[in-house]
Amino acid sequence: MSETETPTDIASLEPNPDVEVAAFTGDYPIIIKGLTNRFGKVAVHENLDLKVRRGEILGVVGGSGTGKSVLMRSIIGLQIPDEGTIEVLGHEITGEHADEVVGIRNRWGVLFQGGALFSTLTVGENVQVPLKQFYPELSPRLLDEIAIYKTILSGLPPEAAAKYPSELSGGMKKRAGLARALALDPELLFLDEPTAGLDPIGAARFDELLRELTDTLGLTVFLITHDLDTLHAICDRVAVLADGKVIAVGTIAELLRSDHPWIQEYFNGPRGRVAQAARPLQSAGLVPQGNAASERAAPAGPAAKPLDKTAQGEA
Ligand SMILES: Nc1ncnc2c1ncn2[C@@H]1O[C@H](COP(=O)(O)OP(=O)(O)OP(=O)(O)O)[C@@H](O)[C@H]1O
Repeated sequence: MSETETPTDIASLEPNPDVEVAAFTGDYPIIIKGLTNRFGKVAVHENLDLKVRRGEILGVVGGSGTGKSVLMRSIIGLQIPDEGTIEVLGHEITGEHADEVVGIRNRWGVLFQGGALFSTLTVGENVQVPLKQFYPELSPRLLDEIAIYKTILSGLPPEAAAKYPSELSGGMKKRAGLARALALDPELLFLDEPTAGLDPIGAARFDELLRELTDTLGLTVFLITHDLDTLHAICDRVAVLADGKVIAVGTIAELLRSDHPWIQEYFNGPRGRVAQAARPLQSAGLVPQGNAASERAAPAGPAAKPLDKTAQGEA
């Protein structure tokens, strides 16, 4: 398939002939084709396609149990799919080439739901775990310096590196988990509900940090979230999981043009409307800016490009 997109239109959406749509010409560090995952007789994913653009924050949404976490686990090699292919950073990591994942594991970082910090290690020691695993030759002094640097990068004070997870607030734990995910200077960052359980101010600050890190470090981010504010504030595009597939992917403006009932209920329901209404605050600089990359690539609003549906072109 050509790396230049030829989006597949949702049948119900009429493209605006007056708008010239700029095709995405970058590359895709994650390409999933025909993914099927079954647990017993139950198929969580069935013939799922998805392509993630380099440099974007892709929000991944869907009802509970639609397989968002299983999808993430499949991409990072923790879940062996029943069918389909997953290419990460140009490496096929599924099927007979499963060994490939070993060679690229140091090119991504993961923040699991809940942070998953080792409770018996300090924040700094947690950050050092992947460093020691992949670079055993690093001296203790250098390990300490890198751990403190990553701690600061994640918005924590340097002294937090000496603290144990039990001494941290929920928001600080998330940042500590982020520091560990960034330990190896990854190209890809996977986050599973990073703002869950944070108060709105803490969540907005985490969003802001994530957007800033993505732009300054050139990350590509796969972000599972239920947080509508996060989607509006920082996601370039959003992929919607339902019925075992990615049923749509696009900017929120593009998704809003879909007549799919779940998409309408999610983005146009009472909470969705509140999150949309907060957008003028972003323009005023009162809360983090988001969707910058996507707005550059494809203007939002009714004039936006047609929505990709099933990843025939790109999902
Ligand atoms: N190891 C497993 N064994 C059996 N079933 C599993 C396993 N892992 C996940 N599942 C099932 O797969 C489905 C999808 O789970 P997953 O955790 O990916 O959902 P999710 O979309 O992330 O949900 P939530 O938004 O509630 O976190 C669920 O029905 C879950 O019970």
